[in-house]
Amino acid sequence: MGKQNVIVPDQWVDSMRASSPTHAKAAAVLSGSQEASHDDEYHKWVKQYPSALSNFDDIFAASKGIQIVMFLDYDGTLSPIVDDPDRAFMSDAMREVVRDAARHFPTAIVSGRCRDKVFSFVRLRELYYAGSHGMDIKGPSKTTKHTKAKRKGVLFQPASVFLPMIDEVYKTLLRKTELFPGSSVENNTFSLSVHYRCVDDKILSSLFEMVKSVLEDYPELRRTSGKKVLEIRPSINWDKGKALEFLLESLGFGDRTDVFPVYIGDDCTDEDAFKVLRDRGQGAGILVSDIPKETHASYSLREPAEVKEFLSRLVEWKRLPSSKNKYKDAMS
Ligand SMILES: O=P(O)(O)OC[C@H]1O[C@H](O[C@H]2O[C@H](CO)[C@@H](O)[C@H](O)[C@H]2O)[C@H](O)[C@@H](O)[C@@H]1O
Repeated sequence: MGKQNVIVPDQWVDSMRASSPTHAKAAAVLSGSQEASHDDEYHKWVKQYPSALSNFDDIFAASKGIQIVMFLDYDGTLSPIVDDPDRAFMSDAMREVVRDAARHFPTAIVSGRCRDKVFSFVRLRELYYAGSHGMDIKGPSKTTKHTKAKRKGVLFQPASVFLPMIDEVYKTLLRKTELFPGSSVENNTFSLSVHYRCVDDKILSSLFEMVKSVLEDYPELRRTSGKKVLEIRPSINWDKGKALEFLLESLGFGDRTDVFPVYIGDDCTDEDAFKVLRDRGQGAGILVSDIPKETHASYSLREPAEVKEFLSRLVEWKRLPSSKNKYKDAMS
């Protein structure tokens, strides 16, 4: 705790614009040749981060004899990105396939959202939930073959001491964002999101400048960025990667080599989890993106519809009788 924020507004604007898929796409459709060059770039990129669907067998060939554990981000992964954060619903078909996956593998949702909010979208009691970028972790409220009674309830809240501060900053930002049409502040309990998807480009710099000046009074908080959102959170050494490690530990797989964690996410904050998997040399990180991006993930999927297809293929593959599945015998 206590690292000073060093934030330069111009850099904010650049990084915010870079993290905006709509800007990237809009630029790419300006002309036919630009569109073609966007496709070329994507094809080059996807060779480096191959499709998790086209490489499905290869991914799971590497998981011989070990337990798969699923980690799923929410926005942009299970639900498409929409203008109104309160209406980022997942489809019933997606819910069904996540439910099926959780029957076979321990499954966790790891989100920047407040835990209750993401639960209200997903509505599956058999899952683990790590809300507020992993700072609020709770076990399943429904027992499955993967859960043990003692793992129910809240498991970990490393940022509780920051609650009054986060609430104070929320109230300040709520008041100050009124001057910026299209902006909104979302209270994610242990973190805040300042949304600017619907803010006119002309006033973006002043919005970022306003947030920066509010944060100057709170050196204990830091800013990260997502898709057209500024995220404000405690400067503690905790993120989605740490949450992934914590959950593996809780499930009894902390030091084990016979586990294959699969993490699927679309945003900058998911990179911490991809990096953990790379550093452990375990499992597969899958980035959801239809534009080239630097990432610690190993594979890619273009959009939530492909995530659904991937999950449903995983469930089907798990259900296949061993005789029809060349890798199945070796799997848990
Ligand atoms: O970790 P995640 O589950 O991906 O949450 C990250 C942020 O997601 C939400 O914002 C994003 O999705 C919205 C709905 O599609 C969209 O309007 C917004 O522009 C995106 O940034 C959520 O509202 C944030 O609080 C999360 O931090």
